[in-house]
Amino acid sequence: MILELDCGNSFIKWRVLGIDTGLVAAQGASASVVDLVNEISGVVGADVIRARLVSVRGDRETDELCLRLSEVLGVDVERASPSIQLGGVINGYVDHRQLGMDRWLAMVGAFQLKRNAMMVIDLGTAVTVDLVDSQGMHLGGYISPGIALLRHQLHTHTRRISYSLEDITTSRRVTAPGRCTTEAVERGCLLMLRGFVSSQILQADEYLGAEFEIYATGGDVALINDIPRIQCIPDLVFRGLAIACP
Ligand SMILES: Nc1ncnc2c1ncn2[C@@H]1O[C@H](COP(=O)(O)OP(=O)(O)O)[C@@H](O)[C@H]1O
Ligand SMILES: CC(C)(COP(=O)(O)O)[C@@H](O)C(=O)NCCC(=O)O
Ligand SMILES: [K+]
Repeated sequence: MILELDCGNSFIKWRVLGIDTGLVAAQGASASVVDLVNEISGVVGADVIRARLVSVRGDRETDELCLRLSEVLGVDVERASPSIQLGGVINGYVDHRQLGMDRWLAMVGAFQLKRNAMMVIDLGTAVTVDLVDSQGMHLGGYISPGIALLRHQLHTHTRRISYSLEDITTSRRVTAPGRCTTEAVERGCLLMLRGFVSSQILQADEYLGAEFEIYATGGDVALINDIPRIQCIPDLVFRGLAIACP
C-alpha cells in the first residue's frame, strides 16, 4: 500500500492506495497528528510500504510529522518539493519556492486531465485560484480567506456575533436574505465566497481566452460546485503528488 498525505492548514488529508491497483483502500481528513496516527494505525498497519507527502505547514511541523509517521509505519516519507516545472506545467511565480505546494500540485494534477488552458480553484483554509494557459504556463493566481476564516473574523472582532456551528441548520448553499444573525452571517460569507469565484471566472477570459477548463477541489468545494462549468475533482492535489513523487 502507498500512503499519501496532503497537509493543509486546517486538515491533514490522507488516503491509502493499493500498490498494483492504485485503488483507494481508505481515506480521511485528520484535524491533528494524533488523530491521523490513530486513524491510519486503525486502517492499514504494516501494509504501507511507501509514503509520500505534500505540506504547506512550516518546515519544523512537517519534519516532526514525517518523523512520527516513519516511527509508526517503519517507512521513509517522501516529500514533494518546489519545482520550476513539472508534468508540463511551468511555475509562474517570480520565486517558485514561494508558491504553496498544494497549489502547485493541484495545477500539475489538473493539467494532466486535458492539457488545456485552465483555472484551478482550491477551497480550504484559504481559497486559491490559479491560471494556467494552454501551453502549461502558470500565469499566477489569487489567495483569499476561506469560509471558516470569514466566519471566524466576524465572531472574534464583533461583540454581538456569536453562535455555535451546531446552530447552522440551513443547507450550505442558501443565499436568501438572512432573518437572524446566524443566517445573515452564514449567507453573507457564502455570497462573498461565491461572488469571488464567479468574478474570477468572468475575468479569466482576459488571460486564458474563452475556452478554459475550470477545476475545483478542497474541503469546501460543495459551496460552489453548482456554478456552471466548474468540474469538481476532490483529489487534484493527490494526483499532482503522484507526479511529484512517482
Ligand atoms: N471534518 C471537518 N470538520 C469541519 N470542517 C470541515 C471538515 N472537513 C472539511 N471541512 C471544511 O473544509 C474546510 C477545510 O478544507 P481543506 O481543504 O481540508 O483545508 P486545508 O487544505 O486548508 O487544510 C474547512 O474550512 C471546513 O469548512
Ligand atoms: C495559500 C495557502 C495558505 C493555502 O493553503 P490551505 O488553504 O490549503 O491550507 C498555501 O497555498 C500557502 O501557504 N501558500 C504559500 C503562499 C503562496 O502560495 O503565495
Ligand atoms: K488545501
